[in-house]
Amino acid sequence: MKVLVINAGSSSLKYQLYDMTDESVLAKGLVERIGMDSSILTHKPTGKQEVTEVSEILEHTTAIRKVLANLTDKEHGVIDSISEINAVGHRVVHGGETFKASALVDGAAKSEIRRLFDLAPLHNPAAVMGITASEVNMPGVPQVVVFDTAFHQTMPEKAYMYAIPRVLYNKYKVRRYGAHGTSHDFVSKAAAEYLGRPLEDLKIITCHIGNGASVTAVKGGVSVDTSMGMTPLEGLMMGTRSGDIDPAVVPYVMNKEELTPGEASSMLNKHSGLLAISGTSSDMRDIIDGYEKGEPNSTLAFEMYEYRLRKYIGSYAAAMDGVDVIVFTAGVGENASLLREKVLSNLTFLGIELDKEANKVRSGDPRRISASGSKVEVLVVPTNEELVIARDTLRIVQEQA
Ligand SMILES: Nc1ncnc2c1ncn2[C@@H]1O[C@H](COP(=O)(O)OP(=O)(O)O)[C@@H](O)[C@H]1O
Ligand SMILES: CC(=O)OP(=O)(O)O
Ligand SMILES: [Mg+2]
Repeated sequence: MKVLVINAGSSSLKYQLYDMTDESVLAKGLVERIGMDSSILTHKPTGKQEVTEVSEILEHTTAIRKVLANLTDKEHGVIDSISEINAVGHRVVHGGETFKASALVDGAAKSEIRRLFDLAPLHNPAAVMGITASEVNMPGVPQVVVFDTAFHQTMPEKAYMYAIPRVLYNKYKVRRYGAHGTSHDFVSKAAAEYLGRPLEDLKIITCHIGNGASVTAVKGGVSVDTSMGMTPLEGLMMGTRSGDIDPAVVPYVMNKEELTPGEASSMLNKHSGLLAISGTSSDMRDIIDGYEKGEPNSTLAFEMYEYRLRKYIGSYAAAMDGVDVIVFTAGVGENASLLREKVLSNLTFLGIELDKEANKVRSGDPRRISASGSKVEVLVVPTNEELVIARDTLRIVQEQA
């Protein structure tokens, strides 16, 4: 059984082809800068030479076509024909209240995901493009959708309701949903396993810090609160997203600058965060570079990012009346040792002691970065959203058979 996993992000598309007989990855890759001047496709076939292709890829349909061409290529391909792909699993950010678990794609599922476009304008449209392109290129192959929001459906009402007129929830389902659930679920389980302790007994704070970023309070294995809200805009400061902001700022600026709702949304989602404060980049590598050189705008961006993340960790320790484990994951969380060091060295009131040397180690495996006397275990756990999606896809397709 071969499963192709597609993670269609706002301007990128990641893919992995799994052989599920042993969960081995046959090939993986990434299409970056979709819709920008020159897109980059990086294809990594296991055991073969990596290839990079620069071309103009304006939307996700073309991206998938190029991915399939690479997977079946005579030289750097890993399968002879597309027909070897038995199922496709898609990451979908927003499942609303409808999807509490992964689901098989059919007409009804697709139109429900479309109905949820407003709730995840940067992400759900890309997912539907991925699904449609897969249907066109791989007709008859079953497809499964795995939702970022599903894991957070356990949040209690007091965590997911906004203090605004209830009619808005009743009419439009305006509430908090969270995101990155597949990752928070995976790394919290992996952390318990690494520590050899029962998940049911643990209070874990998982920090998924990538381009999009969110923090989750996981108590006894379930999400009890998370920093993203109705859309992936709430919470932490991110690469290009503002995170938490006084809602009064929005109508004020819309009025002053004569912005449409779409323009206001674009300002907060695409032109804010690290990019806005640094004035140069949304990429944490560039921000750290600037910070280390003492460049003032990057320094402010880094300090705001760190401060806001630290405040969320503190508030989730309060939400759970304690914390046993803190987990860092995703692009920034797994790699930015300086950010981890700054966050953790300012959380000593929680009894956290950092092992500075362990924090500098680079590895693809879960690892402990807290010192032996630390009251809270701090781990770096590489996330693997794709593996979770492949497993769910296999299970759901087999249940149908
Ligand atoms: N070595 C590194 N140091 C600091 N940040 C890094 C490093 N490598 C990657 N990143 C950050 O990780 C981010 C991407 O994370 P990722 O989890 O892949 O995001 P997404 O899934 O949202 O595209 C990049 O924007 C970059 O800022
Ligand atoms: C939901 C979200 O923010 O996703 P990503 O981090 O992939 O942008
Ligand atoms: Mg991601």
